[in-house]
Amino acid sequence: MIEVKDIYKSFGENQVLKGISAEFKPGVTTLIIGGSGSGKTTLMKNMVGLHEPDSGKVLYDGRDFTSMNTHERIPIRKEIGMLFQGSALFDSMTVEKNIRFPLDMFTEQSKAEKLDRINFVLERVNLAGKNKLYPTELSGGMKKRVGIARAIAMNPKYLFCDEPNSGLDPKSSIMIDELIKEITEEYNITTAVVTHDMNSVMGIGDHIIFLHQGKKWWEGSNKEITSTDNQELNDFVFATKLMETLLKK
Ligand SMILES: Nc1ncnc2c1ncn2[C@@H]1O[C@H](COP(=O)(O)OP(=O)(O)OP(=O)(O)O)[C@@H](O)[C@H]1O
Repeated sequence: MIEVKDIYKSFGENQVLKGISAEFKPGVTTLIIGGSGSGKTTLMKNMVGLHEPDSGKVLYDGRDFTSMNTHERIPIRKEIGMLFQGSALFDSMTVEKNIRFPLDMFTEQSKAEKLDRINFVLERVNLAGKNKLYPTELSGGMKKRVGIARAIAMNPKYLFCDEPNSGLDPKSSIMIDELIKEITEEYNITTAVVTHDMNSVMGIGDHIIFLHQGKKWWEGSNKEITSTDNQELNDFVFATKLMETLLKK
């Protein structure tokens, strides 16, 4: 479990996170939603150490990550998989080399062991045999799947995904969502997903955290989200759906 405890974060005068507390449980995909600029990505960056909170703590299964120095954080970092916006694959490397990258960085595995792991994760994301292709030869959805394969290559306990559906058509989006949810449940991963996408919310939102004005404004499941009387959340859900409908026309 990841526990976020009373996190505050400002950039100059701009107070972005104003006392956020939340729990992220193993085997559950927790979605972080909210309007543009509400602090979703900032929260995630504070959780993984890409930003340091001004105050508050992040605990990984009871281990106080925030108080650790860079060296002390290494064991936890090895347990974290990340899927960034736009997949962030290295274009000059084949699919296989992209996935091997964290294994080279963080493990002492033999070449054969690494190849076994690469083939295993490629198969898991339905890309068996695509080892020698370059990212430029893949569709957007395939790139995301390679990104997921790389994120799970290290067998992570914690998985962070920032807008995993950005730039994908609806069908590919659903595939990526389902893959993230399946992997989370299969390997009991503690997964946090930042998303704008109401389809994702309805599809995989077992647990949803809604940020508004720097605070955790609402928390619940996708079943509860449709019947909430929280005005700001209703505005967000309605605006997103309306936008989608308008964009499709
Ligand atoms: N490194 C930074 N330096 C200064 N300001 C920042 C930095 N990162 C984020 N901000 C500010 O913090 C606020 C929240 O940004 P953040 O990216 O967390 O929002 P978000 O909810 O993820 O938005 P979006 O949905 O548009 O991606 C914004 O006002 C942004 O300008």
